[in-house]
Amino acid sequence: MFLYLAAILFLFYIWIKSIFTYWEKLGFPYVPGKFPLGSTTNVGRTEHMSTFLTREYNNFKHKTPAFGIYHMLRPTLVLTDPELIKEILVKSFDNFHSHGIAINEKADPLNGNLFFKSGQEWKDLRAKLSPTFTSGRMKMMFPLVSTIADDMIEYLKDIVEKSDTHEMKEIYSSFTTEVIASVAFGLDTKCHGNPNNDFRRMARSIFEPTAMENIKNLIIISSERISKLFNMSFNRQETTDFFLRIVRENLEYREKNNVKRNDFFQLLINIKNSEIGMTFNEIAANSFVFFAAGFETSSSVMTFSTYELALNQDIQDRLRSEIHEVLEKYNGEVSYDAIKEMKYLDMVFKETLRRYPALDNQNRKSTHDFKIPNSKLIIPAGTNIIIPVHGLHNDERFYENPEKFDPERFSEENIKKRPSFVYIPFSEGGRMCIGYRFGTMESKVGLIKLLSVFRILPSEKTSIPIQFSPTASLQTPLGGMWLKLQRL
Ligand code: HEM
Repeated sequence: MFLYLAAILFLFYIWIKSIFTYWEKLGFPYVPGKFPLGSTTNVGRTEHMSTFLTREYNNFKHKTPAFGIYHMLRPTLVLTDPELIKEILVKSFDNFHSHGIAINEKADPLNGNLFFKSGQEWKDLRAKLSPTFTSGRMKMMFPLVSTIADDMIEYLKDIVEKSDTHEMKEIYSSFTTEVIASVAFGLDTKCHGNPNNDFRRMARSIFEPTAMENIKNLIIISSERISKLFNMSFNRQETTDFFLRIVRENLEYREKNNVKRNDFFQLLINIKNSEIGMTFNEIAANSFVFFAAGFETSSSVMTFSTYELALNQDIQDRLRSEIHEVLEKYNGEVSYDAIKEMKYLDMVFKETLRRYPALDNQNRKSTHDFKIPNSKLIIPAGTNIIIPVHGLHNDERFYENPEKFDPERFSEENIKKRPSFVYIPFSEGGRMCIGYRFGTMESKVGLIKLLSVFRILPSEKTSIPIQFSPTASLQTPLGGMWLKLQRL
């Protein structure tokens, strides 16, 4: 018995040793790691993943185009060189097209979505869905978004009467949840002042995992084998059941009553009824991914932009003047074309995504071995890769005084002065965000309507500088975003 135990322990030791010597053997500089949390010991406990990655990116960026970390038990390569990032996102896209997330559609049909798929299945799905996101389609959906933004303003007018300071992240998340629930599921949800609304609860279950769920998610990311063996999925069963039910009911309702609407859901039904075809599970999985990928990213831009506008009143004044000037030309009406004319708004939007990229890191996985140009380093097939976008966007090599919020960085002239691939908030190449037009449109509509009615100010509860919640999936201000609103 003792011998068996000793043999098991010995094999376990050999296995662990082989994992944590991986980068040394390949000759990459690396952040050492230990069982069981690897190099990411404090991630999800005392620091957010982006804090860890940005610190290590800064430690390594002058020394190497890429360095290794141990993301729990998974050796992962982190890139520091924009030329290599370009190579991986665009030039050698075929080799690096996968996000490298093990998906298990049996455990959860919602996993069969565009973000998780890879290979030919991803290519086919992307081709089916791309026509859904053209500027023509955005224009078509604009009135839905605009009406929901008006509802947010009416709600704010009401609550500002009682108190001028509010946790704005919940308000923006309610707005973007209502928008996505409307366009991706055709549902009219009332989230403002109703944080326990089903959609808000489901949204939180995706982006605010419990400590145990964080561990489960790290295991899914770290080990394809373990996650398949135990049939693990990111979503709670309740979340999966909710979305499958909503899609089924909605599909039946529209088909039975011949109801048509200008939204993403209708476009998916049109694909289903065309020669191209789309299964029920595909409709459900992709409505779900539009929801999951769409609401928190857009509300993040609104959260961080209004934080910076509160701290930088001169920028807020200039932006408000531009909004007034352009809207005067359009008889006061916020329209798709009016927004296109707001150049300063675009600069503020871009600077927000530089300073606080909604997806602070992007993931890829290699299919074949790849030699890093001008070096002896080889990325083996099957390597998981992270592009540390927050580190890259806040790198003083490309952005002088990176902590300063300065929309001028995005004047046409200043953009031209920077190297390419140092600004990638929506990624680049074949896997670039399919919903970037929609995310941009809804965040801008929300901001325009807000700034037309309120001045935004910091409050006693605003935490300066921002600290990120260690447990949230995306960069989220710890304790929320408390700002003061003053009627103009
Ligand atoms: C400001 C808002 C948004 C930001 C900053 C953003 C950012 C991103 C980024 C960086 C990626 C690429 C991730 C990677 O390759 O690792 C991505 C992918 C994706 N985004 Fe967005 N996104 C936003 C809004 C939206 C919206 C509104 C939708 C849908 C309605 C959406 C749907 C998707 C989907 C489906 C993918 C996966 C595409 C694929 O793998 O082919 N996003 N997004």
